[in-house]
Amino acid sequence: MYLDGLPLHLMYTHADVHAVESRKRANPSQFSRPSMPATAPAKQAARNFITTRVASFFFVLATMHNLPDGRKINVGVLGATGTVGQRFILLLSEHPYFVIHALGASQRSAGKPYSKAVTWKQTKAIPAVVREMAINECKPEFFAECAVVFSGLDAEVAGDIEAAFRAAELAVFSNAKNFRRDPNVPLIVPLVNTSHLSMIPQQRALCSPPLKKGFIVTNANCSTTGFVVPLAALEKAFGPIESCIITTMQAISGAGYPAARRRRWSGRR
Ligand SMILES: NC(=O)C1=CN([C@@H]2O[C@H](COP(=O)(O)OP(=O)(O)OC[C@H]3O[C@@H](n4cnc5c(N)ncnc54)[C@H](OP(=O)(O)O)[C@@H]3O)[C@@H](O)[C@H]2O)C=CC1
Ligand SMILES: N[C@@H](CC(=O)OP(=O)(O)O)C(=O)O
Repeated sequence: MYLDGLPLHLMYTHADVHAVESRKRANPSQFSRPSMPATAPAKQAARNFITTRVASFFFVLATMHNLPDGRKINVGVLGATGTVGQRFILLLSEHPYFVIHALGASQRSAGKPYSKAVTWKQTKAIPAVVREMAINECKPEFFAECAVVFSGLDAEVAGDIEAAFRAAELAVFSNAKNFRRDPNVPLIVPLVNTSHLSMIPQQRALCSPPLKKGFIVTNANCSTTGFVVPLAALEKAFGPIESCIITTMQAISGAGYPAARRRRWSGRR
């Protein structure tokens, strides 16, 4: 997939994906579509796919092949203090192609060093690269030197902010729901529909004024991603799935992380 002359690759952070791909290359017959009833190796292959976990909320853009040695891509994180933003920071800080260049959050956090503004919830420590980095307001001018911006913004504000970043010719990869139903915005499930990235030129052309570089790509809801990846693998191996019953229990209380924290503090589980 090429965009602006650069090869785009979706990178998955979980090594299992690569392990499955290696097994597939080493023994393609095990992964070919079986005649029914399925053979034992084919069933095992499907099980392998199911157990393949993907870092479901994280998809990244890399320009791997054209990078001269040592050059890295500047990226920004919007909603950097939030739960999703923290995961972006952990993953990006360890990524070979990216360097975290700018952080954005609300006015409440802007101006503070990251470590002072964030309520860090991860088991790993705050990466050194962001610890003292000052947080900006989520305005495009503070991210002008970023080639890509990853958004973990609260959905209450993500729509307007991400649109403003796109209008400022920035590439936005969003975890928020706001643009998922926009017919011109790719809604990507890793391993399943990366071909939908080809609609980006159309998205740019339809913006007013038309854009040269800016675009938005979204990912699906985390539970959707988690079950679409194995379902797509099963379809590929065995043919169309007629029906599927799925129950997700998201945000059962609706009270979010603060409620979980209160329960921990009060000793209740
Ligand atoms: N696709 C998926 O799989 C998933 C998607 N999500 C989505 O990701 C988003 C983030 O979720 P989560 O990390 O749990 O949320 P949090 O509440 O933990 O974080 C929200 C972030 O948005 C920032 N923010 C809030 N208001 C503003 C504002 N007015 N201007 C600029 N920044 C603001 C906060 O900054 P501050 O700290 O300064 O207030 C914080 O950094 C949500 O849209 C959620 O629905 C979540 C999980 C999975
Ligand atoms: N509700 C999801 C997180 C989320 O906010 O999803 P969405 O981006 O679709 O609102 C969860 O339970 O983790």
